[in-house]
Amino acid sequence: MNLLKESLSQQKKSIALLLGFAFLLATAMISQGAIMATIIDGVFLREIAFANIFPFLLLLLGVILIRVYSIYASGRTGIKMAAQTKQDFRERLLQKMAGSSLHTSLERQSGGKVSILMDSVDNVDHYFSQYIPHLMRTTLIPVIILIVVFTQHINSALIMMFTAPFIPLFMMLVGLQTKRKSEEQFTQLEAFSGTFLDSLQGLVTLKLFGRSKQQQNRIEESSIGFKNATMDILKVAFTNSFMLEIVMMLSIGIIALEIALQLIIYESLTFFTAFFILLLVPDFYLSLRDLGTAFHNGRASMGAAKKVEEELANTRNNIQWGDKQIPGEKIPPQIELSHVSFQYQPEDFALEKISVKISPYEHVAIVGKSGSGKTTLLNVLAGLMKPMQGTITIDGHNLFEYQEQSWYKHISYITQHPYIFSGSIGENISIGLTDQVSSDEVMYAARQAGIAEKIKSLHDGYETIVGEGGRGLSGGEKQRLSLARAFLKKPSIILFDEPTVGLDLQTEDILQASIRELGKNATMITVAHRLYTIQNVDRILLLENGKLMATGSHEMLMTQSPLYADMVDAQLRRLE
Ligand SMILES: Nc1ncnc2c1ncn2[C@@H]1O[C@H](COP(=O)(O)OP(=O)(O)OP(=O)(O)O)[C@@H](O)[C@H]1O
Repeated sequence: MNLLKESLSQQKKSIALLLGFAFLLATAMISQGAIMATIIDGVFLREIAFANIFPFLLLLLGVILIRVYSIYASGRTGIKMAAQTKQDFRERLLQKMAGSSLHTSLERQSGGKVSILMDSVDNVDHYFSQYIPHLMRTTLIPVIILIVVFTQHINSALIMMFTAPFIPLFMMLVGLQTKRKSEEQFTQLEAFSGTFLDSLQGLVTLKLFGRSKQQQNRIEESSIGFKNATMDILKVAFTNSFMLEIVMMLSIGIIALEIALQLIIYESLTFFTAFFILLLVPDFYLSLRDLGTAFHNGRASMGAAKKVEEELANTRNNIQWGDKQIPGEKIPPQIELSHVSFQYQPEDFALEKISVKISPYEHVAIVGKSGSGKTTLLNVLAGLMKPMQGTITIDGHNLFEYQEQSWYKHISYITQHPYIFSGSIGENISIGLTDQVSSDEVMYAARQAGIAEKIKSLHDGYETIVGEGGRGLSGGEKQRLSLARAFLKKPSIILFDEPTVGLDLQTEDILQASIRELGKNATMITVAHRLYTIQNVDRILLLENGKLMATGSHEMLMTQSPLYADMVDAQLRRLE
């Protein structure tokens, strides 16, 4: 079932309400026509006194109010349905994105994904706020009006029956094009947003390489593509409205002519009947024409919904977590990797059959040349990417049998480029903690991470706004902020991806001292680039081309692994 139909089937109560309001509207329309015809007939032909007409005027006012209310209530119900659906789509998209494996979530441009989450979902609105309420009205109002006209004058009803199908016919012919064109439009918008955000993020690099002009041209081409797609849709929309308007005017004209002939020449109609029919006919065609316009918008929404559907359907590499809890929140569990293999793409780099046991409180370093798979292994260990083969067990159970939250409560992962959210420094340190933390605890964590002095020197201290749109932080400061998060969280497992970029010796000393402190009560797994920082770890895992070449202590590897000894020698020579 497609997404829109699925949402409709979940909102049966609202559909019933829409049908109810449509019925009320039809009744109000017919009553309004009958009362107006009675008043005009009474005043001009029968010359009834105003006092006798007055109750009809009051009745007319009441019916008009009911008519207005049913249109308002039907619109409101549609808007509520749209809001509910958009919320549901966004929740599902976010859940899907959060459940994706890290490498899958890095695929495609961020701008394109934002465009699906924002623009495509927003464009689903018209389907529920306009198309469905109009569809409900059109299923009732023209039918009821036609029945009433049949009871008054068969010829007029037959003309209405004959001309009415032209409106849905045009609607369908044009609507089929609209859906395809709207899908095209959203693809163009996705590409445009992607290129735009990509260029914005890489503005400095583009400037440094003198590529600003070329990128400007790319954005221009992309924006022209989007503009053309939008213009195509507008052309279809205008043609649609024009054709519907012509069919409607012609039909009303034919009926008016036929009624005039019957009334004046053949005198086979009373004034009341003729006027009553003339009042009902525009409502009949207007409701069909409105459905035509709403149908056009509805088809555009279907194009947008298809984009959302495609995004949701792409569940490749999604990670399914279980519902087990890891017992003992602050006690490190036993970690075991058994024949773990992972590959980003077929025929590409592969982590191959890694088997290793990591005991509680053990300090392990992963080393290897650049591109040997250290960060990949750490990401797989963190549960951010699911192994293609083999298992990771935590205290004897498969990692993915546990609840996601239960696992992430245990770990802190200090990546090479920690993400600093837009917000205050204090908020950034306490991020991810469900319990309230005091400012003293935040400050203590900052002191332990060696960043307290720096924060104090800032104008607004812990209230300083950092991250996107805020004050910038250096690479070392970001890592220390990330360490402060870990000190506050007190995890039982610490994953640390040492920075590859050279930090000054003082910053590096602060980081190392903090990491050592943090690791006193936890299992620690470090991706190490500076081999002199890991000589005291319990075990070193040496990776080469995604394979585990050797494991052991520093001394052991120095004697048993020529590859490791060469790497250490090369670094020592460089230091000297
Ligand atoms: N998202 C990705 N998609 C495809 N391939 C990737 C992706 N991320 C990394 N790789 C590839 O996987 C291989 C291992 O990368 P990884 O980052 O694990 O190496 P590393 O040992 O940590 O390197 P470094 O020491 O330079 O940080 C590399 O060849 C890299 O190009």
